Amino acid sequence: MQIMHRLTECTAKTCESLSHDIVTLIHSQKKVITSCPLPDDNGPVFQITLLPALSRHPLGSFESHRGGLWESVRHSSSSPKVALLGASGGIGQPLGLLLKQDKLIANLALYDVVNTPGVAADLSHIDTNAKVSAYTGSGELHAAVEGADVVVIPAGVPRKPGMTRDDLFNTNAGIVRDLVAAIAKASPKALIAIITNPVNSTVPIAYEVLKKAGVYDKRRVFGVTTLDVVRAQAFVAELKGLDASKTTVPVIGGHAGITIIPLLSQVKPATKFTDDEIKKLTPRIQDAGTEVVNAKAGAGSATLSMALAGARFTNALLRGLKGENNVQCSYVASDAVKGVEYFSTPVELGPNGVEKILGVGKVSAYEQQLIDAAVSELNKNVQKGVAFVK
Ligand SMILES: NC(=O)c1ccc[n+]([C@@H]2O[C@H](COP(=O)([O-])OP(=O)(O)OC[C@H]3O[C@@H](n4cnc5c(N)ncnc54)[C@H](O)[C@@H]3O)[C@@H](O)[C@H]2O)c1
Ligand SMILES: O=C(O)C[C@H](O)C(=O)O
Repeated sequence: MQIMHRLTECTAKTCESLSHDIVTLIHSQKKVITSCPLPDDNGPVFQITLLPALSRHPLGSFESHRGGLWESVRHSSSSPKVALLGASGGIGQPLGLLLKQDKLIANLALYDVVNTPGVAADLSHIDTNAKVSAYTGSGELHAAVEGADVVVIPAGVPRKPGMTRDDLFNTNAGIVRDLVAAIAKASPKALIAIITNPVNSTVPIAYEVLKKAGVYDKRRVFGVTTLDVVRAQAFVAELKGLDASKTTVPVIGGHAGITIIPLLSQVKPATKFTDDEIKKLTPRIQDAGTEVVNAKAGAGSATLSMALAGARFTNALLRGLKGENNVQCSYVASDAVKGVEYFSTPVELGPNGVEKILGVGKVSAYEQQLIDAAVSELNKNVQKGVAFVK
């Protein structure tokens, strides 16, 4: 049986990835199907060849329900699935709460090694449309991430006072490696947003795991640095008496100490800072995580502001998948700065994840010094992550 379906609302690029999603999903249901995009003058057309095994399946009736086909077999943009790994934790719980309220999410899969059923039962009583499901322990990890459009990872231990983020490496590197290995098998096309510290190293770890599994796509892995942006915007708005919700501050580099580089020269609305203000505000933004760790005095690190930042970034990824391209700062594989392979800059998000790396833009001499100082530190963090997987 052959079916031709025209998707006039999609770009050819989107449709290429849709076709892959269809193949993956049908295979996961143990049915046999092949699909290939067939370019055509009036828009992309897919030819889907159903082998006999599938013609007995309820989907076999889709010749007369072609619109329904896309609804029933594809997650992206029609019924997006987000998997949250580390869902019972300090970040995981409030992040789950915010994701449950995101209208773009149809399925919210909560995974952790403990306590997921309780968190899921609680969230499932909220009268929003996202369907919540719970998965506990490594035996249920595959099912949790299978078919996910976006996987968000806050699994792992947080800092205590006196620790650096790099001190978390020994515990968290293995957690991220194992979670990403499962994603590589169950949902290789998912966008992966990594919150787990040390982000400067866990992102390269994720890339290396995907490479090893043969499903590497540098557009699909993100270090979540949104909290640095959120903080910078809060602090600048407070200092200058601006409306925080309308203030934008790019923060580039990485997510630890001197690698966090707020670009105060690029604040919008355009804002002037004295040298003294810049020299106080920059380290305040760089050390804001430590400020929270110290204030929590052993009870962990930022969770509530991070949940907000994580939800904002997840929503941006989902909008991108729908074709609503938008710009966010994120730590990704990047050639934006010479001499280092991973760097956070504003990136354009779209149907494939990173559509375009927008680079650092015009920076001040002071900011250039910060960039130069960050490169060698970042390289150490990246090498440590790469060596861990190799
Ligand atoms: N990127 C950022 O801006 C940012 C901000 C804040 C915190 N963080 C980091 O996020 C991580 C989580 O912080 P938290 O405060 O939520 O910690 P937490 O200890 O409160 O929660 C972590 C959760 O991860 C779970 N977990 C542990 N191993 C797991 C595994 N193998 N699979 C699935 N889940 C697992 C734990 O059971 C726990 O529920 C830390 O590494 C922290 O440093 C990053
Ligand atoms: O500071 C931490 O350890 C957590 C996080 O990276 C943060 O910036 O708040």
